[in-house]
Amino acid sequence: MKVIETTLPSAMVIEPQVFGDSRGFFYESYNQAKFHEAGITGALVQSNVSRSAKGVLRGLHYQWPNPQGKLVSVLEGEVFDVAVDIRRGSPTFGRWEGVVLTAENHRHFWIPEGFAHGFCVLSEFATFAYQCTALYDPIADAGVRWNDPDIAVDWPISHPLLSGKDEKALLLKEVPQDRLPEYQR
Ligand SMILES: Cc1cn([C@H]2C[C@H](O)[C@@H](COP(=O)(O)OP(=O)(O)O[C@H]3O[C@H](C)C(=O)[C@H](O)[C@H]3O)O2)c(=O)[nH]c1=O
Repeated sequence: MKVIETTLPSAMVIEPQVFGDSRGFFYESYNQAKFHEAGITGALVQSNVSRSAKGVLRGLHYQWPNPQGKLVSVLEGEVFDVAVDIRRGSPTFGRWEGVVLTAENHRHFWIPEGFAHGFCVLSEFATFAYQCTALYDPIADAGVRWNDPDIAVDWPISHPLLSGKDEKALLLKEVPQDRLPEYQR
C-alpha cells in the first residue's frame, strides 16, 4: 500500500495494492501491521456504511470527548471528502484538506482523532464505508458548519442537501472551547 502525506501532517491518503484478475479485483482495506507502520495505530472498533444521492453533504462532524479516528472510503460512486483540524492549540487549527474518493481509485482517507469530517456526493449515488477508532457516542456527537467562512472549504458543490442538524451546525468560532478536541503533541 502507498501512504500519501497531505498538508495536514496526520491526515493521510492510503492507496491499497489492488490485485486484479479475470474475476475482478482484491485489496486489503485495512491491515493492522501495515497501518501501524504508517503511524495509524488506533484500533478500529466500529464500521459504518451510508448511501447518499448526488448533491448530499454529510458533515462537518466530530466527537468530543471520545474522538473518533476514521478510515473512510467509497464502494460505489464518487465523493469529495474533507478533513478539518479543529484541535484547539494545533499549529494547523482551522485548516482543511480535501480528497476525491471513488470506487475506482480505491483511495482511503485517514481522518485523525480530533478532526471534523464531511463529504459531498459527486456521482448519482455514493456508498460510503468507514471504520472508527471509538464507538458512536450521541452525547459527544458534534459538528461545525459545512460552509464556515473561517474554514472556507472549497466544496465542488454549492447548494447541498443537508440534514436538519447540519443546516443548524455552529460556526467554528461559536463552538465553546471545551467542546473542541484537544491537540495532543
Ligand atoms: C454516526 C452514527 C449515527 N447513528 C444514527 C444516528 C441517527 O439516527 C442516524 C443518522 O445519523 P447522522 O445523520 O449523524 O449520519 P451522518 O450524517 O452520516 O453522520 C456521519 O457523517 C459524517 C460524514 C461522519 O464523519 C460521522 O461518521 C457521522 O457523523 O444514525 C448511529 O446509530 N451510529 C453512528 O455511528
